Amino acid sequence: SKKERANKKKEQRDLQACKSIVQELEGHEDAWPFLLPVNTRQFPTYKKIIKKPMDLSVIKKKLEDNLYKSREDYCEDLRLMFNNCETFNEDDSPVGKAGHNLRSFFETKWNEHFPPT
Ligand SMILES: Cn1cc(C(=O)NCCN)ccc1=O
Repeated sequence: SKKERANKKKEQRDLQACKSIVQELEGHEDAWPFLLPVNTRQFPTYKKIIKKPMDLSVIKKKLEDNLYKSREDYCEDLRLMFNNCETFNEDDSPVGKAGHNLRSFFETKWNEHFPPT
């Protein structure tokens, strides 16, 4: 139907916006702690403390494999990644500071692409 075609277009626009946001995050100077999964041999307690690890490479792969049902589903994974960072790192540590900075950058981009009504 016309409504179904319109909705499919919206989904395509949303997916494209989510892909470009991830690209912008990856290029940010404070993205270095989030580009790949946390190394659990370097940080042996990580697996016990963080029940659901998440990073930009996983988010990018899920986008490419069409595993997000909606933009909200995608946003949830980004917020999980930043919340994991706050759980495991002191605010004034290098990783903790990078997490706060990148979260702020993400939320700004999110609102640019999807202005709250
Ligand atoms: C997200 N996160 C990243 C690191 C890290 O050191 N990543 C840099 C790899 N070169 C440590 C703890 C943590 O929560």
